[in-house]
Amino acid sequence: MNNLESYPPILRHVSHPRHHSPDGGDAIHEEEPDPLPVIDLECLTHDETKTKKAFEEACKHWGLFRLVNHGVPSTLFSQLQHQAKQLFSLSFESKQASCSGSNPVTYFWGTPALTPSGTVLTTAPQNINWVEGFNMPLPHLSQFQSQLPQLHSFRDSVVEYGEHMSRIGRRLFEAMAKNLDLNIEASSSSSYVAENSGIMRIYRYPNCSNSDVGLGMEVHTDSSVVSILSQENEVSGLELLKDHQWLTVKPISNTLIVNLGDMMQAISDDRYKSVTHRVKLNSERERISICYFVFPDEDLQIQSSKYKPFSYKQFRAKVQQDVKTVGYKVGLPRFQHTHDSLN
Ligand SMILES: O=C(O)CCC(=O)C(=O)O
Ligand SMILES: [Fe+2]
Repeated sequence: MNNLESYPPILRHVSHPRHHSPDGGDAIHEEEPDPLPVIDLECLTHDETKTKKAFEEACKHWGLFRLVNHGVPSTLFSQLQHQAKQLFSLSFESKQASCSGSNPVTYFWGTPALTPSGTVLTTAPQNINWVEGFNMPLPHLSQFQSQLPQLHSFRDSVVEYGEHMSRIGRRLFEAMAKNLDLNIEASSSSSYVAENSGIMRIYRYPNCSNSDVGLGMEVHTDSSVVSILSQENEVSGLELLKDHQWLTVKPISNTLIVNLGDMMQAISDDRYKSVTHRVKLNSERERISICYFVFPDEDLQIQSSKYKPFSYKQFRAKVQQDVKTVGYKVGLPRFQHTHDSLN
């Protein structure tokens, strides 16, 4: 099958048959210096002073860092990327059919804005995101059966990968809570990084040489506590906003990208930053990324001096309402004390 036919019809305007350029398209050259903070998870776990400091700086001033020494086997990354590629290369119709009905795994395209059950929230056509993806809520994943063998084997790898992700999410949150002196008891720390609400998303972005068509994913902040991303080697696309400038998050094999989300910004009383980011289309190569989102228990009250108390459930409902009515996510400003008029 032609690769173009594997894309949802609406995305076919920009997608082109994959062709390799010798330098990997918009890939960043190895010799270019990488400004992103790098955090070693083992050193962080052992409370090493230098790493603790670097971690605090990264959370405060970047809201995003590269994570190394994270314990995820490199074979698992390549297996996931390979299986994701195979899954996406199936026909649009079979992907759509495999995830219909009451299935916990949903297939979406054109927008990453979904309801909790995975239904696409309608957005104005000008807001199209040039992306297709699968939404996989981890707690229900092991019971998920699919007629598509590609989806089935991918599911098994995602379950294994998900265990690493929740371990990493927990460790990162513990380190942040410690740095922030949050005084969260061990028993309630699990409600800030609730395993039963972890979501995995895999995305495919078509390649497009015309930068006027728009973005793979619009400018946004994540609603999560933290998000942990693995991106395909050599194919760049993700950018973060730092000091009013867009910086490319260079893909480096076997490293993870962690970004802080809105929940963490609120929990930290705005001391930490939910980073603004976007995804640009690569001019030469389609791009696959795998993202794990850590959320709090949906009813946990987030208390802070900067915002009215709210639960993640209330936050999510507000975001969904805004996407439907205003056309975009307003996010944390909705809950600021000073923004009563917005509510
Ligand atoms: O695909 C990526 O690199 C980033 C995806 C993202 O920002 C998101 O899912 O919130
Ligand atoms: Fe994001």
